[in-house]
Amino acid sequence: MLIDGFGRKHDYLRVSVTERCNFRCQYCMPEKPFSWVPKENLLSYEDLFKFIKASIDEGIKKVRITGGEPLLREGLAVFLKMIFDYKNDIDLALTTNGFLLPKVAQKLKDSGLKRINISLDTLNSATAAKIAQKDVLETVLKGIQAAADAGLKIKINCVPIKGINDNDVLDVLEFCKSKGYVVRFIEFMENNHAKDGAKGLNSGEIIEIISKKYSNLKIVPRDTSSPAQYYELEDGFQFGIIEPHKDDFCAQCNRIRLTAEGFLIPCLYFEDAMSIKDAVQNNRIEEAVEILKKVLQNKPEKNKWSIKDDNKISTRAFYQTGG
Ligand SMILES: Nc1nc2c(ncn2[C@@H]2O[C@H](COP(=O)(O)OP(=O)(O)OP(=O)(O)O)[C@@H](O)[C@H]2O)c(=O)[nH]1
Ligand SMILES: C[S@@+](CC[C@H](N)C(=O)[O-])C[C@H]1O[C@@H](n2cnc3c(N)ncnc32)[C@H](O)[C@@H]1O
Ligand code: SF4
Ligand code: SF4
Repeated sequence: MLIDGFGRKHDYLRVSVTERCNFRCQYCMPEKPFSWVPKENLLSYEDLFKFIKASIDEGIKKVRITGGEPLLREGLAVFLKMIFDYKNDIDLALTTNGFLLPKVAQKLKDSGLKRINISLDTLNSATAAKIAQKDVLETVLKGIQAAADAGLKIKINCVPIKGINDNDVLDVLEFCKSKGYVVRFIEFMENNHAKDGAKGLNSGEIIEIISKKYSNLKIVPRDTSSPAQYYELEDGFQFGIIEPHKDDFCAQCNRIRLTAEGFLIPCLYFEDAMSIKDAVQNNRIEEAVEILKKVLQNKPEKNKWSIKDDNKISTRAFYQTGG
């Protein structure tokens, strides 16, 4: 079993397979890069798989593939199949912007993918184009439908940003309600890669918007394995809010992150990281597991998003860490 220095059990591994992306979301990577990590510096699927296997043996029960945009990396379906074939009862999930899903949703499902979380910040094309800096909405909606048609369990992620898509919260909720998708609104997590001056709605503001139409929201008892607090409408539909600015948000953290370059990252807020690249590339898997345990031993207790100090902003990039 994987336990960190604060006694938190870790059974959830998030693997970023690429930092590259076909969107430039304002809250994530608004500026055109600069330069990508050269492909030859990335861990191969075979090397990522060696580590995933070892971490499953150590107690990981859920593996989520993310990025950047994970569907940009060739051969992803084969990689998923490798994981599925190793342990078919693993909770195998993917987080994507949905743009490439129309062509590959069925193939992903056939490869063992069980669940898919798709980002959808608005149902207005112009707003979507403003956020992603590309005309994306129509294709993303087709992608969501393709995932549903393939029989994947769908969750929608929406990051409401003030002055951009704060008026879209209800639309996104209604869309998900009509389709039967789970939806979570995520508080924008300030970091110095996001657009200067971007401000997210906090959970109170999100609830205020939803309450204008749906009163008597019921708080659903917290599932400690999920980062979201769920609320229930009178008709039974539930939506979640991920509120990392709350002081106790990290108390149940169960996740560890692996980047495409082979860095293990204990927390989404901090720069701390240790590389397993050399160990896995040279088949020293026990050493990679030792590194994993060391990273967990030194994992911080909580993030600093709850501390309101604009001078102290996280430097960790979501697109590299995988969110
Ligand atoms: N601060 C923080 N944010 C998180 C954490 N886990 C998820 N989030 C936020 O929620 C976003 C969406 O997460 P997903 O990739 O959909 O994964 P998930 O929330 O674990 O999904 P489920 O397995 O369906 O519960 C992430 O990109 C982050 O913005 C976490 O451990 N810490
Ligand atoms: C980094 S993306 C990677 C996967 C995929 N490209 C996508 O957008 O779903 C994972 C999640 O992080 C969220 N995200 C990115 N930057 C964020 C930020 N600054 N604050 C909160 N959530 C953020 C996105 O909305 C997305 O749901
Ligand atoms: S949130 Fe996802 S889709 Fe948007 S820029 Fe970041 S990695 Fe790309
Ligand atoms: S902010 Fe860090 S410690 Fe808190 S839940 Fe997220 S990854 Fe875990």
